[in-house]
Amino acid sequence: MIAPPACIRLTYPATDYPVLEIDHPSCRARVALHGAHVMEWQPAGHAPVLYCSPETVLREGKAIRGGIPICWPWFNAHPTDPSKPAHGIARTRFWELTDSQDGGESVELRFELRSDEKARAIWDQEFHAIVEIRLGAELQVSLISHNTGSTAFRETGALHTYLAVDDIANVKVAGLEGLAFVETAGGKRENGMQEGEVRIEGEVDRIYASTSTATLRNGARTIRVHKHGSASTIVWNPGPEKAAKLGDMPAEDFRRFVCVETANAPGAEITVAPGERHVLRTRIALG
Ligand SMILES: O=P(O)(O)OC[C@H]1O[C@@H](O)[C@H](O)[C@@H](O)[C@@H]1O
Repeated sequence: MIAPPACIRLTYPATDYPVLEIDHPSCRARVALHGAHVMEWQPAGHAPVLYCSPETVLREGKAIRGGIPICWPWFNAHPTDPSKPAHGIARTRFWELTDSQDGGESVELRFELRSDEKARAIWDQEFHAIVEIRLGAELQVSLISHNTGSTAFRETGALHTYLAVDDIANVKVAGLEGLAFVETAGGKRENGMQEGEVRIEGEVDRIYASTSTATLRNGARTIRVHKHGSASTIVWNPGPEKAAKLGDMPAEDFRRFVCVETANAPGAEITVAPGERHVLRTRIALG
């Protein structure tokens, strides 16, 4: 790879743990090679848009708490084997940075991960995964999963976006009205129908059947979560009790974010035939 542009600085906030710091006229951001993970993104003239826990653990194999974890090739628990890691393998591996560009209006990064012995031990499929990130006045993250094997695979997944808010009590999520959801908070499974905008009161862990944009309103701020290749939107907040048990986040910080995830949850599995690919994309925009 050619040397990164001047707006990108390679830092090591923990031993053997590289994080790109981006300082560009359009935005400031931090992106970890671990998980191809956008940790922070702050468009010029605005407060940070993503929440990232000040107590997150930066260590290979441990997912970053905040930003945009890439959950793939499965969302949440493995469909048949609960001993496998929650949310798949993508968020707990180091990815290779294969391109970085200053495109003038934005900064573009490309990361790649290919099936290897370590991945096959958990998911026995041949793949080439690419994450393309565009950071500017808007933030776009695309996960492209190629099937390089000779049999079809099935995947679920999520771009598990932690949106920063001033207080969860002041938050409404629009764009999900009239849609069916499954509430899975606390291990239950209850079907529901969304009436009006979503408000977060206690633990919320809902899978909505949705292919359209969700809009977060927080006081004067509006954040739009656009999506592509996604039939599910997850709205997650751990609430006070679960937050206190997470261990990598201050207990009170459940008030500081809501996750609005561009996803394909169980029930909306994607089949990727040999030689084919699936693109899961989110675009986060203010206003
Ligand atoms: O703690 P983790 O593994 O990052 O997962 C956080 C949450 O991620 C959400 O996407 C799930 O719907 C929740 O059930 C889960 O608790």
